[in-house]
Amino acid sequence: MDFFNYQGRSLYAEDVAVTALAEQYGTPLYVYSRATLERHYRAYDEALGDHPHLICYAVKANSNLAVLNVLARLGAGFDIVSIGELERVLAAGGDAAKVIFSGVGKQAHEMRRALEVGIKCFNVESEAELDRLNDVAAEMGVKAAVSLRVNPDVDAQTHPYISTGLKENKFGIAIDRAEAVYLKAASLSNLDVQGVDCHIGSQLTQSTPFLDALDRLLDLIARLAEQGVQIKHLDLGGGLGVRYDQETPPEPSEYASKVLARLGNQPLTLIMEPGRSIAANAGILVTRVEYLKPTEAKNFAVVDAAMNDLLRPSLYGAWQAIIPVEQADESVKTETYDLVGPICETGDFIGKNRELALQQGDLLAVRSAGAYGFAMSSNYNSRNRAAEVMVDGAASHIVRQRETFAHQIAGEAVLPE
Ligand SMILES: Cc1ncc(COP(=O)(O)O)c(C=O)c1O
Ligand SMILES: N[C@@H](CCCC[NH3+])C(=O)O
Repeated sequence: MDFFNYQGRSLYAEDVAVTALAEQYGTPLYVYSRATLERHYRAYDEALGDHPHLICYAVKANSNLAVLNVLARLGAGFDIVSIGELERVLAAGGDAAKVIFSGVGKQAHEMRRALEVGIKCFNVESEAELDRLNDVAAEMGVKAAVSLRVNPDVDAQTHPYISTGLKENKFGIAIDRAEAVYLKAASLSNLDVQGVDCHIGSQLTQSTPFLDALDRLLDLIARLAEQGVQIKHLDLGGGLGVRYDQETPPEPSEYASKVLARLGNQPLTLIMEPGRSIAANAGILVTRVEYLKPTEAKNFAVVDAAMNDLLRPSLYGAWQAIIPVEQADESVKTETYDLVGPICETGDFIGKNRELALQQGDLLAVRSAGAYGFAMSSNYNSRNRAAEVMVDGAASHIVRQRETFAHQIAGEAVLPE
C-alpha cells in the first residue's frame, strides 16, 4: 500500500501532483511519501504488539536524513553496516542506543566510533572479528555487546546476488560452528554476549525460509542455555519482500504473527531489520522522456534517468512498474517500448517491453523506487545525482538538492606542475 495514486488522469504523491513536483524540482527526481513510510513502520510495530521488540530499519535501503528522521521520530532503531550510516543516523536524530551494527568487514576505527557513541549491539560475522572487537573494547576499557550472526544454511529462494543465508555465502558464522564460537565469545573479557542474529536474504516472498531459520536459531539458543550462555534477544534480520510485479509476499502482520507463534512465551526480545518493506513502496523515481527513437528492431524511449540513478534493473534484471504521470488521451498510440537512459552501456535500461502511450517530454514514474534506488546511485558518466523530495500531505520538502558539477568534483585535484 502506498500514497501514490491517480486523481483523474494525474498521478499524485499524497496530495501533491507529481507534475508540479517535476516542474519545481526538475527530473530525474526521487519522491518519497512520509505517510507511507510511517504506515509501513507501524505495520511492523503494531504486528509485534506487546512482545518486547525493536524494529531496526536497515539504513542501506534509503539513508536520506529525512527518511531516517521520520522513522527515528516513531521510535525506530537502525541497522547499520558502516560508520557512514551511523553518522547519518546520529545526524538525523536517531538514538545510538537503538543501533545495531552488521556487516562482514567492520574496521577497528568503526568499532571505536560505535563503542564511543554507545550502540546497542554488534552483529559479529566471524571469529577474527570477535577478536578484533574484544581488543578494541579492551583498549577503550569498555565491554562490547555482541550477537553472532549465524548462517543457518537456509535457501531464501531469492535472486542469488541477495541470498545471504546459504553456507556458500560470505555472511555469518556457520550454524555448526556457532556453539563453539559463542563459548569463545563468552570467555572474552571485553565482550558481553546478548543475542543471536541472522539475515538470510532480501526480497523474500514466503514465510517458510524465515521460519526454518528461526527454528534453527531457537534450537541453538536452547543448546547455549544448557551451556550457561543466556541469550536475551533474537534478531531475525530483514528481507521481507515487496510487490514489484506479481509477487505476493506476506504482510508484516502475517509474518510477525507466525514468528510470535513460534517464539511462544520465551523471554526473548525480538529484533527485525526491515529495509525494503518499509522504504520501497514509499518512493517513486520521476523521469522525463527526452526522445522517442523508433528503430527497425525496437521502439526506444530515451529517458533522463539512467542506471546511475536506478541500478536494480541493470544489476539484477529487476522489474519495476513504470507508469505515466499524466495518462495520455486516445490520440496517442500505445507501443511497446524499451525505456533506456543516456549512459553509454547497452545494460543501461530502466524497463524493457513496456506498453505505453508516449510522447517526447512526457513524465513517467518508476514505482517501488524508495528502497535501493537513490542509495545505490552513482556519478557514472559524470552525471549529477538526482534530487530527493519528501511529500507530507499537501506539502513537499526538498530533502536533498540535486547535485551540481561543483559538488561532484569537490575534493579532487590535479597533479602539481
Ligand atoms: C544484515 C542486513 N539486515 C537487513 C537488511 C535489509 O534487508 P531488506 O531490505 O531486504 O529488508 C539487509 C539487506 O539485505 C542486511 O544485509
Ligand atoms: N540492493 C538490493 C538488496 C540488497 C540487500 C542488501 N543486504 C536490491 O535492490 O534488491
